[in-house]
Amino acid sequence: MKLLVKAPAKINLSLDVLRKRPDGYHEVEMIMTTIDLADRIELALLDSDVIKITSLNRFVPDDQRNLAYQAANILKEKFRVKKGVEIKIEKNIPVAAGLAGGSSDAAAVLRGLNKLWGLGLTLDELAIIGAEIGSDVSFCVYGGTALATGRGEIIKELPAPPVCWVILAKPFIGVSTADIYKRLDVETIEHPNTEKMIESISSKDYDLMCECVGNVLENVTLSLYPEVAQIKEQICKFGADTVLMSGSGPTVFGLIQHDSRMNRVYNGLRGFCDQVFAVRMIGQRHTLD
Ligand SMILES: C[C@](O)(CO)[C@H](O)COP(=O)(O)OP(=O)(O)OC[C@H]1O[C@@H](n2ccc(N)nc2=O)[C@H](O)[C@@H]1O
Ligand SMILES: Nc1ncnc2c1ncn2[C@@H]1O[C@H](COP(=O)(O)OP(=O)(O)OP(=O)(O)O)[C@@H](O)[C@H]1O
Repeated sequence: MKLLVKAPAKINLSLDVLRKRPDGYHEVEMIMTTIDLADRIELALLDSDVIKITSLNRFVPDDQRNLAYQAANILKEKFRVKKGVEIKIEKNIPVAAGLAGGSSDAAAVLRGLNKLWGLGLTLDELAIIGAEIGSDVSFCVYGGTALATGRGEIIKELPAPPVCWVILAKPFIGVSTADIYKRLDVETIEHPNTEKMIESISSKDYDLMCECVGNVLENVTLSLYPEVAQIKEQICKFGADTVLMSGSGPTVFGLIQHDSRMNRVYNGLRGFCDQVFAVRMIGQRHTLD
């Protein structure tokens, strides 16, 4: 038996850090939303009791380091599943990009195996299990748009943001999330206005949403990688309404409302950066069908 599951990427429309916690993580306040750039995960039941990962992308680990493997393993151990599974990952989301590609693959495996192995868990139960794999996994279990607090695992659903284009550009570098958080000086942060961002989303006020975007990790990554600042500048120059780095980077996204301007920014960036995507935000949460 086989099942195909989509694993969409996320962007952080806003990312604030409130304090460093005694456990080494940071207390965050983030507005996250899924976009229609997605990995495709094929799950196939195996007779033998193993978890097998395959992917054509050479940057994706094919063993227990893969978050999709960890998702299958955690369900197997918790619910004493004796069957095996082959997980084929068609990687469309750039790796180590600040787009939660690995976390979304893990979340897709949780949703898919819940169905394939007949576990009968709710999205809330899968999100709690997801938090054991990584801070972004709980959000990716639900998808849609949400306020994420705690270390990122406490999720409150928000309405879909106003409709617009999201242009993503990823420079040819990978960034370590742990390294960026470690270098952040929490005392000198200029905090984004999360409340106002929520208000802009709820009232579908596109201009206000553009004003409210902010990411406190951006300056840390920009100071380490000048190419990220250059791409930000280019996206602004080509005419995006607002530009921000996603997560710990290095991917930068621009928001654009009008189709003609989207084409101009997209074509301009293509000549400048090898990984460029023009996508929409996905308003809806995932459902368990
Ligand atoms: C940057 C974001 O992607 C924004 O959505 C997330 O905050 C990071 O989520 P993630 O990659 O799933 O993070 P994890 O795999 O849980 O943690 C990786 C490392 O990032 C740091 N980390 C992560 C989340 C958090 N709230 N505080 C942290 O300090 C920790 O050093 C941790 O060891
Ligand atoms: N399924 C997976 N897909 C991609 N990378 C994975 C996967 N599983 C584990 N990894 C490892 O995780 C690292 C980070 O990759 P990922 O694409 O998830 O980063 P990211 O988008 O920056 O994540 P986040 O935004 O949650 O911080 C990679 O370098 C890779 O070694």
